[in-house]
Formats: sequence, C-alpha cells, structure tokens
Amino acid sequence: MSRSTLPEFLAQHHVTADLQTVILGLAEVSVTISQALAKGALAGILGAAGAENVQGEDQKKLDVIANDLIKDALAKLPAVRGVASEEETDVLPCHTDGRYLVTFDPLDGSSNIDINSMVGTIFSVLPHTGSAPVCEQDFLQPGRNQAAAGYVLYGPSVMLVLSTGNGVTMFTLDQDSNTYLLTDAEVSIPADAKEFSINMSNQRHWTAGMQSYISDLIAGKDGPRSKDFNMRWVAAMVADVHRILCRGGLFTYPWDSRKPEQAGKLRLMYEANPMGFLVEQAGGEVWTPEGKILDIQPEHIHQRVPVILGAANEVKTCVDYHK
Ligand SMILES: O=P(O)(O)OC[C@H]1O[C@](O)(COP(=O)(O)O)[C@@H](O)[C@@H]1O
Ligand SMILES: [Mg+2]
Ligand SMILES: [Mg+2]
Repeated sequence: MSRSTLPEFLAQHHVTADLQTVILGLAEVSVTISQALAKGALAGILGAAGAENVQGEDQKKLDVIANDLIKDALAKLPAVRGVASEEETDVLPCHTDGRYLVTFDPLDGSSNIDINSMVGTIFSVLPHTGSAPVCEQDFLQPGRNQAAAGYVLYGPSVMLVLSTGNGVTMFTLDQDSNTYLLTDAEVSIPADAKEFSINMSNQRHWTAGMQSYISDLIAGKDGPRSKDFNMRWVAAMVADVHRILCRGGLFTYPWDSRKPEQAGKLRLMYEANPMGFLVEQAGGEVWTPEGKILDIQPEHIHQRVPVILGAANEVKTCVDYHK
C-alpha cells in the first residue's frame, strides 16, 4: 500500500508554501532529535545540564540540545519571523519578511529522558501580524489564531501529529528513508471517556471541585457516575494527549495549592494551546475551570494555565464540578 509522504500531504491539502517550509523544517529537525535520543547514554547526552531555564526548572542536557537544534533550524527558514521557546527567556527574532511565528517546547516530559520513556517536541505556528522588529507582544495571540500546531512523539516509533485547521493527521517516521508517512487521516476523540489522566499524588492540593470530580471517577460503578474508569499517567503531556487522540479519555493538570500564585503547571503557549488546537480539531474540548483555553488572550509568553482536555462530554462534566 502506498502512503502519502508529509510533503505530498501538505501539497494536496493546499497548505501555503511558506507554512509548508515551517512544518517540513520542524519535521526534519525532529529526525535529528530522534537520532540523538536513540543513542541515549552511548552519546553521553543523558542527565542534567547543570542550569535552570526561565521557568526555574532544571534543564536536562537533551532539553538544551533539542532547543538549540530547533532554534537553529527555524532561524534558517525565510518564512519564520521569530521564535519563542520554553527554554529561552526572550523571543528570538529571525527573518524580517517572515510570515510566521513559532513557539515550541523542545522536549516535553523531560523527566522521562533518563528512564528511556516517552518524550516529545510540541510546536505552534502563529501568523505574524505586528511590525518589525518582532517583539513579545506579536506572540500574544489566542490559540485560536494558530495556523498550525502539532507534536513529534519519540516513542517505540516516532510519530508526527499535525493540524493545519482541517482535522488531525498522524504520520509515522519510516526509519529506512527518514520520511514521515501518513498512517491515520481520521483522528477523532469519542465524546464519552473511559479513562482519566492526572497526577494523583497531588490530590490533597487540588480545589474542592477537582477533589470531588476525581473521587467520583474513582468510586466507579458504585459511585454517582455508575461507571468504572481506568487511569493512566505517563508524566509527559505529549504522550498522555497522544493516547487521548488515539483512544479517547480525559487529561487534566489542575491548579494546586502548592504554588497558589501559579495558575497551573503547563505552559499556555508551548503546551496547552498547541495540544488544545489538536484536541479541538479532533472533536474534543479544551478548558480551564473558567472557559475555553483557545480563547485566552495571553499576557506573557511563559504564562501557565490549568488544563482540562479530551472527550467533549467528560470535559464539560469536569468543568461543571468546579461551579
Ligand atoms: O511531574 P508531574 O506532575 O508528573 O508533571 C508532568 C507534566 O510536566 C510536564 O512534563 C512538563 O513539561 P516539560 O518536561 O516540558 O517541563 C508535562 O509534560 C507533564 O504533563
Ligand atoms: Mg512540556
Ligand atoms: Mg520541555
């Protein structure tokens, strides 16, 4: 059976030439990152980098390597006006005529690196509407403005999952030819969920609404929901959301009282918006307890947000517990 390659798919779906170069640039650099990850300890690239990022988190060597690779690859593309990364303090200007801004989480799920478990690269492409030179303000657009969003999951196989606003498509890396081939063109999240995903160890720190929602899920058939739910937690949003795109369910990373001043753990512009775009494009819902994430007007590039996403009916139920 002959499968479309990523460039063929983009051309067939009338993606603008400029946007194609951005997506193909990200795809190409992801192959290099996947090769570095595959070498692991043999290349001496596991472990801590010995520095903190702007978020106050310890950087892994591979966070820094992936960040530099993506930054350098995007800076070469004339279509890219500027980039913003979870690992960079400020936005970085690129080409003065570029039509697109790219935000990215170079390696999501970094705590999985040292245990040879799943990690990924998450990206979001926004139109550039400001004036030169590029500044942080240009990036502060609601997620609904995204021209494209996606991720690369470095798992047993390497997968690129993409939306340009017309559904969600999955590609798998053919390791012989180093090309991404289309493997699922009809990604869709069932409206009802049988699985939920949350870091249960934080239970005592959640709001009363989240406490009672999760305890009703755990009560299963014997509780008010009259239904058993399974639970999964990969500790990499990219892998947890991938499971939801493949077989449904609900994922949440709520606000918690350990850092009350922080809205949530996940980053709006590098994690919640791009993943949210994919989930909505697959028929799911993406909310905070207050409203839809893709409608949030960002105030700064490193903003954090509580996230409830996945199966449409289940997300609404979870939000209702917060009222
Ligand atoms: O430590 P926890 O609570 O399991 O957090 C896991 C969450 O943190 C993250 O790893 C944050 O991403 P980074 O690895 O890019 O910092 C999410 O992917 C994941 O959902
Ligand atoms: Mg992340
Ligand atoms: Mg990261």
